[in-house]
Amino acid sequence: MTDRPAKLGTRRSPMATSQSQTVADAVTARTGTGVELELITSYGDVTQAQLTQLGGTGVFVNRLREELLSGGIDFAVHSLKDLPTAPAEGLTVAAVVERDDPRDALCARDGRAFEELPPGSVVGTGSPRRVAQLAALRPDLSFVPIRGNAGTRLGKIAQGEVDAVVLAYAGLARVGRLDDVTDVFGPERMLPAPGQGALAVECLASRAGDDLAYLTAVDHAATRAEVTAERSVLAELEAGCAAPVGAYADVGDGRLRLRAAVVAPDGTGAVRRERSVPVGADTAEAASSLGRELAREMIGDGADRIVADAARDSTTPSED
Ligand SMILES: NCc1[nH]cc(CCC(=O)O)c1CC(=O)O
Repeated sequence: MTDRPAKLGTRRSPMATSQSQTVADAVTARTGTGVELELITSYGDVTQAQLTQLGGTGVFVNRLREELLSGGIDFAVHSLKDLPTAPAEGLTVAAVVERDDPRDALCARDGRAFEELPPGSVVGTGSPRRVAQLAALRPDLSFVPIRGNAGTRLGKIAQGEVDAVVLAYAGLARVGRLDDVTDVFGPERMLPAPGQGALAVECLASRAGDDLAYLTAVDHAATRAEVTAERSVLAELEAGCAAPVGAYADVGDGRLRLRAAVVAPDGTGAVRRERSVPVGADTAEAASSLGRELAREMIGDGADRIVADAARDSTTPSED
């Protein structure tokens, strides 16, 4: 057992450093282990190129993973929704931290709620999932892709570039911008991205059962089951993190309930499903099976064609 503080790798953005510090404090409070943040600059953080040219949100994750594999850091904190569903060789998610509010939030000019946006309002988001579901609710709205951290995106409202932006409630909370929220979308209006609001603590698989076993102290079983079910939908659909796929699972009354939707980018077509299973000893397996079986049902109703069409037609930069 070393006495040096553990090195927690984090991207430099205000949201990433805030959420990483929260995890660092929880690890210290629960295990007594000192933790220091190591700021890692990812290619996605420094370039203005659109994400599609960069290869999607993997650019935010990959630099941290390189540091884990090289031994530069002991563990990393990622927004779980940015993690590819495919496992990373040599790495493991040692903990899924208790989930923050997973909903999407609207930040609009003049304090307006979504239904109060004037006809033809311009909404800033680069997420096909958000565009598809909001276009289904309000076909009159225009959507424009925007990049940058929450502060940059919110600034585009005051600059008159957009009338509103859509961001994750959890991200806004972590950077202290909840006062900008003018509406919040419950699952009946918009399903969040799989894993949205949850944080993943990743480390070398070889160390997770050894000197980093203490990371399990910040693992939250219910959140892990929820995001496992949600991400299994994405995996079975063979859809990337930026596909027009929403999924939300919640544990309650002894059951794991999963809702999922695949919505055409223009909001004109959708496949939606819901199913729940009892939560028992084999929760991880039950959660994964739940997601995969629901996705297979959706594929039978054409969900894979919507995903494939969206991937083929995606000309705008896409990140969720
Ligand atoms: N790809 C950007 C990203 N990755 C995770 C979050 C939100 C915070 C979270 O889900 O943990 C965001 C910003 C957003 O969607 O508004």
